[in-house]
Amino acid sequence: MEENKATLPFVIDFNLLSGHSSSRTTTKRHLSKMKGMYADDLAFEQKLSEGDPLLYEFYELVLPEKPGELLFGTSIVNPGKVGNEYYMTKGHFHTILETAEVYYCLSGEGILLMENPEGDWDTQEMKPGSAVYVPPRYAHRSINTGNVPLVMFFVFRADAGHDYGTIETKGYRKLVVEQDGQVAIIDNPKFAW
Ligand SMILES: O=P(O)(O)OC[C@H]1O[C@H](O)[C@H](O)[C@@H](O)[C@@H]1O
Ligand SMILES: [Fe+2]
Repeated sequence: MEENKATLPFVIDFNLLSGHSSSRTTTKRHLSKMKGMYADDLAFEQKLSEGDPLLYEFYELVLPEKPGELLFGTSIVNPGKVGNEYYMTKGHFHTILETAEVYYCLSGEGILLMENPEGDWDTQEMKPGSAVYVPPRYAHRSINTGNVPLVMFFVFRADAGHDYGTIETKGYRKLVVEQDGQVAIIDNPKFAW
């Protein structure tokens, strides 16, 4: 897209249940793209040796990444676990740290895990109809705790950018796992303080 060309109005469809759009293709993240992100490395390698399942996919619209524009789309996290840890997105800080984001759950169930560099963290439950506000400074990760795909619509400032490095090297302070058949939030033994 040319720098100084005004963005024109447009419409795009997203299916309420599947999250898919008939006119675009998704970016896909398979298990092999998540090396080191799950706490249980053995379970990770075991699962990978059996195949390379699709953990999640999302629509990224091509829009000018500049102030005033918004980026939006859907993300679809499949159900499943690596060891006892639920399938999840990598998660990221925004490169412009002071940039918020809104997630609206269309279908499925899950948790939005958030934490800021100061060490404050939070989890919010996602179920159809939940709109979660991710405040500025908070890294965010979507986790599917159910048996069907977790589908969410998101929107954020187009110039925010994605900072994956911090999460890839330090991890999150908390993990969302299944414990005795229940969803539990526990300390991440791998977190690099
Ligand atoms: O970027 P990831 O953490 O892998 O998650 C995938 C995608 O999920 C979200 O819904 C975000 O809002 C997107 O900006 C993001 O790229
Ligand atoms: Fe984001």
